[in-house]
Amino acid sequence: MQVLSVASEVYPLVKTGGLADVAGALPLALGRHGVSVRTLMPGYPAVMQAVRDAVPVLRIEDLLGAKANILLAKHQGLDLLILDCPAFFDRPGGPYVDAGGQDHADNWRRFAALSKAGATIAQQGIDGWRPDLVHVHDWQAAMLPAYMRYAAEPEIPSLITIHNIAFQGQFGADIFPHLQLPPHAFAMDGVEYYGGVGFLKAGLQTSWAISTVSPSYAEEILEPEFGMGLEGLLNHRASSLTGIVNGIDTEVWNPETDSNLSAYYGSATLEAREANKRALAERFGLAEDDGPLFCVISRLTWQKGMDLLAETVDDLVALGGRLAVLGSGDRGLESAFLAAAEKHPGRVGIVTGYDEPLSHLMQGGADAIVIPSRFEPCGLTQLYGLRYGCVPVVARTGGLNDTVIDASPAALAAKAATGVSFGPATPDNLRRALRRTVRLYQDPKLWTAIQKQGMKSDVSWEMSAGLYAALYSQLLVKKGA
Ligand SMILES: Nc1ncnc2c1ncn2[C@@H]1O[C@H](COP(=O)(O)OP(=O)(O)O[C@H]2O[C@H](CO)[C@@H](O)[C@H](O)[C@H]2O)[C@@H](O)[C@H]1O
Repeated sequence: MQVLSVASEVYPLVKTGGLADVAGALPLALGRHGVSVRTLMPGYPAVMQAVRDAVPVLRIEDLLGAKANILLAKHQGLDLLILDCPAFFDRPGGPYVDAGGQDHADNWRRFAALSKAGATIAQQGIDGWRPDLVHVHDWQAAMLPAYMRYAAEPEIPSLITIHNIAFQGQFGADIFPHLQLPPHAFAMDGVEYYGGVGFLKAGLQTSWAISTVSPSYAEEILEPEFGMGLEGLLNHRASSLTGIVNGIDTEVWNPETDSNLSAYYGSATLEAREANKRALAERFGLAEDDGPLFCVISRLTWQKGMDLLAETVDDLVALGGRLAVLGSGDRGLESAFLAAAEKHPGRVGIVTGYDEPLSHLMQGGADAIVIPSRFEPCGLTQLYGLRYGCVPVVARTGGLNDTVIDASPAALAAKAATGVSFGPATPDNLRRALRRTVRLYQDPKLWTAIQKQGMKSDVSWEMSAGLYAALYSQLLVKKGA
């Protein structure tokens, strides 16, 4: 089976969050299930740098007003199709924001272009290669199924995966005439949404199937509290909606071989984590002691419940804990953690910004990772935590609920516990969870058992890639029917 995957970020080429991890790792895992994937992504400067030997295979004269080439490249096991379109992608800043951190004003055009190029490849093939099915990720690729629906050629089966419904790609009606879609596409069963153009809405409306990144989140988004306005449409399409939990790349994330660590270790050599813990404490300016070291690796946002953590820092310190925060995002939250670090010298440290190697060291050295999310489609940092013996302390929501087994008396007795969970996400519940975690930590035998049980969890892509392959097969059957 041949699949075209389309995403706006793909690890290791460009990453701002978990979408990149998934878009980079899933194709490799699918390969082991007999699915061959080519991934279409934008040719940002970092991507063009990394794939210098890429070969042009298709020229597009007018892609929403710009000239573009599709390049074929291989990178670290990934088969890539790069949308080389300098007018849209050759510019400073990140994939979505300019150097000053503001959204690019033409993001609608940039990602409609990605979707339109994808639809062309899906329906016409490229360089003798024809996909059987197309799998698009998040709002940036969500217009692809709509472009297929309104094109002259027959459409091929499509799956859209929601990684985060909070980002919907909602724009004014004034962009519609520039999208190169027929007028009747501006309708309730097309791309129109609340009088404007909704990219994610269009994808949810026109794709053959919808998935999200955990079974719990697939249920949650049917409710107004989590559906963020799209719950009506999702309920309407509920029979086409499924949840498949994310895996992780267990080669990139392997404490036995991870070169970002000061010391390698496995579940039989957990004592070697001490060297990583010392390196981590030093990096964050934390005092040495034998209390638990908590970490956070996160976008600093409301979604991630970072305000709840900022509110409970004093309690965490009073419990004898230390806290290392790696993150960036909301300026107010950055300031709150900077203030906490000033108030608790040697107990709280923050590194602002994005630092992939440091995130590995933190998983390899901290005792626990705190994830107090208000909603979490899947979450990856708890999976990295499980793999690294960094015990996840998580809010009971979405994928966090599906991947962490709370250290309840029953789970401890059954030797099944892998972390601590609490809910709903409130400061009081987080406080209680931190207290419970410290108590568990103070019983070394129990703590080690939880770490080891977590390290035994299957967080690989193996099972979930199989579920995606099965879903693809179902869609191909539907096409034949
Ligand atoms: N400052 C920093 N420095 C270095 N690394 C950092 C970092 N901040 C975050 N990261 C890394 O970025 C990734 C974030 O993963 P999350 O699962 O939290 O995804 P995110 O919320 O971005 O995406 C959405 O998509 C993913 C994928 O489906 C879902 O798991 C998730 O629930 C959903 O919100 C992890 O690899 C983490 O280590």
